[in-house]
Amino acid sequence: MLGAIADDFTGATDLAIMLRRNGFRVAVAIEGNDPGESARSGLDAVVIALKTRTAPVPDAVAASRSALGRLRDWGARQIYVKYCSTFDSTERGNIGPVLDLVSDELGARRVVVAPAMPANGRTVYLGHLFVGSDLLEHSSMRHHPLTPMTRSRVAELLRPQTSHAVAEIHHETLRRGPEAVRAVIEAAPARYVVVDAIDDEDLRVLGAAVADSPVVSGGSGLARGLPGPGSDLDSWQPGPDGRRVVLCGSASATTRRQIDTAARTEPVRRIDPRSAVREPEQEAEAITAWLRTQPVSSTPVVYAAREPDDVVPEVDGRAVAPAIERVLARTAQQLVEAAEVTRVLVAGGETSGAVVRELGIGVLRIGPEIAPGICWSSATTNGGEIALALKSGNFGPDDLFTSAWDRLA
Ligand SMILES: Nc1ncnc2c1ncn2[C@@H]1O[C@H](COP(=O)(O)OP(=O)(O)O)[C@@H](O)[C@H]1O
Ligand SMILES: O=C(O)[C@@H](O)C(=O)COP(=O)(O)O
Repeated sequence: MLGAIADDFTGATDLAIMLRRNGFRVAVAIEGNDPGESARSGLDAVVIALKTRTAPVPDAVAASRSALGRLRDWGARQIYVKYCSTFDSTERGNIGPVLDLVSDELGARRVVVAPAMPANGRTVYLGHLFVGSDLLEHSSMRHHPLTPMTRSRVAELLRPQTSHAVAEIHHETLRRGPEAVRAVIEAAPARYVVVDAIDDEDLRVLGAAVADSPVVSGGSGLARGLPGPGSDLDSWQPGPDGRRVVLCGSASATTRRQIDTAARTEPVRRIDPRSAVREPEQEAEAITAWLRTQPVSSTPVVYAAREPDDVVPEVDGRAVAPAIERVLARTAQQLVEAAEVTRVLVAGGETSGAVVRELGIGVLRIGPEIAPGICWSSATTNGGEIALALKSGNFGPDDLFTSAWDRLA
């Protein structure tokens, strides 16, 4: 079995759908939950979803240590450390500290570092991470509220986070095939080896080169190159038909375009940051009441930022971000527990963590791909079965909020 530790929930489903595409039967276990022995016996991979990307370093390391222990108990023979394709982290971590932990525990002398996800425009060339045609430091990630990325060379981003050496393997080596890449990784004078990848062919070469490594790390793109067992995939059920809702805590440019596009045909409502901080429960009640008045056939969209200026860091000296997460999580819980909504699309990694926790979900069963890195999953909640899609802030086409549902038909 392949075992993976993902540092956020959208990242976990991003990796899971990539693995499923490659013929892995895969489920996502939320934090400390266990899919159960009989379910696990039918799986080729388990991804444990953690909410550690922006956690204090000791908390992220402790949660990852415990996840690693579970994966090993469940028989994982290879561990995949999944982080963001834009290497979201700070000078302190948490990518380096988690890699140090996992490689120390498994005695891994070399670990490949491969954030590239070409399907969504994240490529690595000569050690530099690009988002589309821009270096990472010139992309919108430069202004990320929690993990602003102001450098683009992956080795320079990782070095301050670890005491181990970091080397690079450039594109010319990849073009020489898996054997050459494996040999150069083995000979590298460093524990961590950042590898270029500009397209899926590079990822196939890299995947073949590291197929037997005890620890690999990257975005979900690396999984594109890992040969799956080609198992017969389980038939997936989306759960009972019902009303839909889109909950957006993401303030990213892509999500804001998706809100604009949906607003042309669907009802939309903004969360008031002041009410969210002062009276989160009341704000959730007000939004739930509004949602109940919308046409049953519509796809209401609740959002927190449609313009960059909508982002308000603090109200009354208190942080707005967790308050918005709370409002969206409570809104989801009220609608799902009353079985009024059975299809939920959440935009944003942190937001997805808050919503999934509030719904009491233990395991996500992976369903069809909606777009690169985004899929439907099904889950048992306190209110019954739902279909759930967790969307990374920067993923998906502009019409995602109206088109995603077609894959459930
Ligand atoms: N108007 C706003 N003011 C302040 N914080 C906001 C606002 N809108 C959203 N946020 C917060 O921004 C964060 C977005 O993070 P996340 O959900 O991971 O989205 P993404 O995947 O785009 O990074 C969340 O914590 C959310 O609560
Ligand atoms: O690798 C990726 O880009 C995604 O899987 C991911 O982790 C995105 O994070 P958020 O944008 O914070 O959802």
